[in-house]
Parts: sequence; structure tokens; C-alpha cells
Amino acid sequence: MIVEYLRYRIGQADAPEFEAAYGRAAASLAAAPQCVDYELSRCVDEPEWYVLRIGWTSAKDHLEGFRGGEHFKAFFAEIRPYVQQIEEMRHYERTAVRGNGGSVPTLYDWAGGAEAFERLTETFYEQVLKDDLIGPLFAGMDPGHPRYVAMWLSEVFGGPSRYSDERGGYTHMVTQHLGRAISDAQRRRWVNLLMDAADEVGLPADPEFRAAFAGYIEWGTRIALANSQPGAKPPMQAPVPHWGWGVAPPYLP
Ligand code: HEM
Repeated sequence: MIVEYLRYRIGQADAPEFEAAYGRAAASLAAAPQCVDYELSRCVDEPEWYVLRIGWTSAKDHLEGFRGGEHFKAFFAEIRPYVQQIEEMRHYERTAVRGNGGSVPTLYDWAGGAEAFERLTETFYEQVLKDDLIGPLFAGMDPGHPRYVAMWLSEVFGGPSRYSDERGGYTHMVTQHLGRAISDAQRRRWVNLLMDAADEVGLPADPEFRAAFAGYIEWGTRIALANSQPGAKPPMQAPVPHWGWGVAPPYLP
């Protein structure tokens, strides 16, 4: 993705119509397959300044795909009156420096940290080992397995990167699933037992946390199943995924 920044200087009297014009032009951005996202902000300290940030799939997609495509005409018709007021219009490449601030707790903190995930996996694998459908898969499991999976989950949900640092990260995890030929019935049992364990150990029960938690578990188990099939060739190098709240952040009164 490439980010385009446009800085406009708009006189006070023209501001309402400028914002309204961009409100209409936004329909073209929303429809354009080259546009990732967009946001128009107005300067608080000097209200005549506006910054428009548009994420494009690439600079070429913007300059050739969007400008030569079906949505440009309607877009440009709306913003043409303000072209003279553009003070800067450039593409910027994102750097590795980015992330979320601390205003919203991580799922890891919300759950109760490492100790909560350790309680979860301990209880979970006690049941797994007794289960007729998936118990046999884990018959020879490493005694540290519950703790390792707790480290993995902690890292995924925003906790420390201990699984990557101490246990081989994604590559080790993916190797463990290879060739196990997990069936969908086994995957579902794994999910059900984990959800039961989440209730039993008292993981937060608020809808937002459980929706995000279940989202990752559903995603992760489907990937584990696919990677475990005979002949599967998953990527052997990848970062540990980081899971966030998605569309429903926690309710903080
Ligand atoms: C979100 C879903 C899943 C996650 C996060 C996960 C995570 C992991 C991790 C981190 C390991 C390696 C532990 C280590 O460092 O030694 C592992 C191993 C393993 N996983 Fe999964 N897994 C998932 C789903 C499943 C499912 C659905 C099954 C089967 C029903 C399964 C079966 C196994 C088995 C049999 C091992 C090897 C255990 C051993 O012998 O030590 N996993 N898993």
C-alpha cells in the first residue's frame, strides 16, 4: 500500500462546501478497487488547513488504474474547484514504524495476561487427553504443550513475544501440525473443548472479548486443519499473527 497526502488551504467561507464536495467525491473512492481507505482531517489550530490521506494499493494503481478508470470522472468533477488550493500532493511509502497506542487494552491484557492463558490451556488439555475423538492425536504430546500453546496464544493476542523468542515461532508451530490429517469433526471438538475451558476458567465473558477470541480460534483451527492435510505445503516462514478486537472494541464506560 502507498499513502497519498494532499494538503489543502481552504478559506473559511469555502470550508462547508469543500467538505460537502469531498463527502460526495468519497463515493467514487469507496467504489474504486484501487483505493484502500481515505480520511479528510481539518486542522484545529489553523482551520484553513486540511489534510486528505488516501491509501492506494500502489502508486501505479492510483495514477493509471484510478485516474484512467470509471470512477475518476465523477470524483474529479466534485473536487475540481479546489485544485488550485492544493499545497502538497505526494505519495508516501509506509515505514515499519507503526502500531496501535495504549488507549485500547490488548486482548492479552483484557483476558488477564499470561496466567489466564496458562489456566485456560491447562484445563483445556486435561479434557483433550480424555476425549475419544481428539485425545489420540495428543497421546504422545510434550508435557510442556499446554504451556507452549499458552505462550502462542499470549503472543497472538498482544502479549510478549515469548513463543517467537523461546520456542521457534511460527515455523515450529506449523511443523507440529504437518501430516496430522486433522478432520473437521476433530477441529470442531478442539474448538468446543476450548470454549468450554474458557468458561470454566472464567475468561472474560463480555461479547466483545468472546467475539474476538472466537474469531481467532475459528481462523486458527481452520488453518491448522488445512496445513495438516496430506501434501499440504504451507509457508514455513511467517510472523506470528497478531489478533485485535476487530470491529467491536471493548466497552469502556
Ligand atoms: C487456533 C488453533 C490452534 C493453535 C493456536 C494451535 C497451536 C499449536 C502450537 C503452538 C503447537 C506447538 C506447541 C509446541 O511449541 O510444541 C501445536 C501443536 C499441536 N497441535 Fe495445534 N493448534 C491449533 C489447532 C489445532 C487443532 C484443531 C488440532 C487437532 C484437532 C491441533 C493439534 C495439534 C497437535 C497434535 C500438536 C502436537 C502436540 C505434541 O505432540 O506436542 N492443533 N498446536
